Amino acid sequence: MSDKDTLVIASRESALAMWQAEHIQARLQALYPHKTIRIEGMTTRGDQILDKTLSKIGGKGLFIKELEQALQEGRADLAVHSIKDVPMDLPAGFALAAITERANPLDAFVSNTYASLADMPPGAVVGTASLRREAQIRARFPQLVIRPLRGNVQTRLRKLDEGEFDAIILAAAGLERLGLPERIRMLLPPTHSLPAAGQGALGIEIAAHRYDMLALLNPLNHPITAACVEAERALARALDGSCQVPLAAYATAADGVLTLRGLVGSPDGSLTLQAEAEAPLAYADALGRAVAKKLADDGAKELIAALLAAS
Ligand SMILES: NCc1[nH]cc(CCC(=O)O)c1CC(=O)O
Repeated sequence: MSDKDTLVIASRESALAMWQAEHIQARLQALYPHKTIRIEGMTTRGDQILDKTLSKIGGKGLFIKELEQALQEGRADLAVHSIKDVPMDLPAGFALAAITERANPLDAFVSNTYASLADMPPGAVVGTASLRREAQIRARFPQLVIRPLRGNVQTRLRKLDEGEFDAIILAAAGLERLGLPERIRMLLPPTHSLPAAGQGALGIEIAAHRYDMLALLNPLNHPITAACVEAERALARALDGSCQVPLAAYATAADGVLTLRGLVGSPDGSLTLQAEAEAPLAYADALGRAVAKKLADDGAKELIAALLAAS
């Protein structure tokens, strides 16, 4: 049980999750110097099942359930997540209290041999377990071979270094947080690999009844990032964005206006649907639903239904 003078942060135990939890711990400590702030590391079901691709293990919820249990039982006050890994609909009784300022949102090309995807010869092997990345690479570079790659960031880099793959795709934010920016050979522009909803931002989850936490965590919320992520997640939610579907959503903000781009593809790269729209920051949720509607009207609903039926 935590008391008023102590805050407990629930986190997964991977190096990236721990970096993220420590980052939030440091920011909270600076805001509240008199509190004791502690991290409680825990292993999740998702961390244990390493032999299946993400789309086959039932999705994002598996990575946060144990953390939510700790919130519910009062063993922790807040949980820090890569918001990308958080399901679009939280289970009843939980809430997002803050979305932090986004770091690098882009995907990164990582290889010990090649400088870019365009550099790779036919038959060269790219590792990724993300259907979103796979679909976009296949659409542009059908001559490359995509093989599944799972595990935490260090494990994936080790598999690359051991020669299992000629290149892998990782989120730039993860590599930068782990102090490995030199592993990035090329940042993939959004036109080549549109990021996942929320990529590069952290979400702080609480038990919904903890109003005290809302006020305390509010200074960590970055309103512009929060609006971008809200639009991206509204798009993904409207299209039933589970890990079974190659789905990307990326919003940027300038002068109070959000621009949201969405993409749905077939995993084999044969079909890619894209849509884009703009709206004022205050209409993030409606913007997400509007871009989802455009994609749905262009055939995304049928594509997704077919993928879910086949999986
Ligand atoms: N799916 C795993 C995951 N969740 C968050 C990140 C990176 C950090 C982020 O996107 O915020 C990663 C690694 C990756 O996709 O390469």
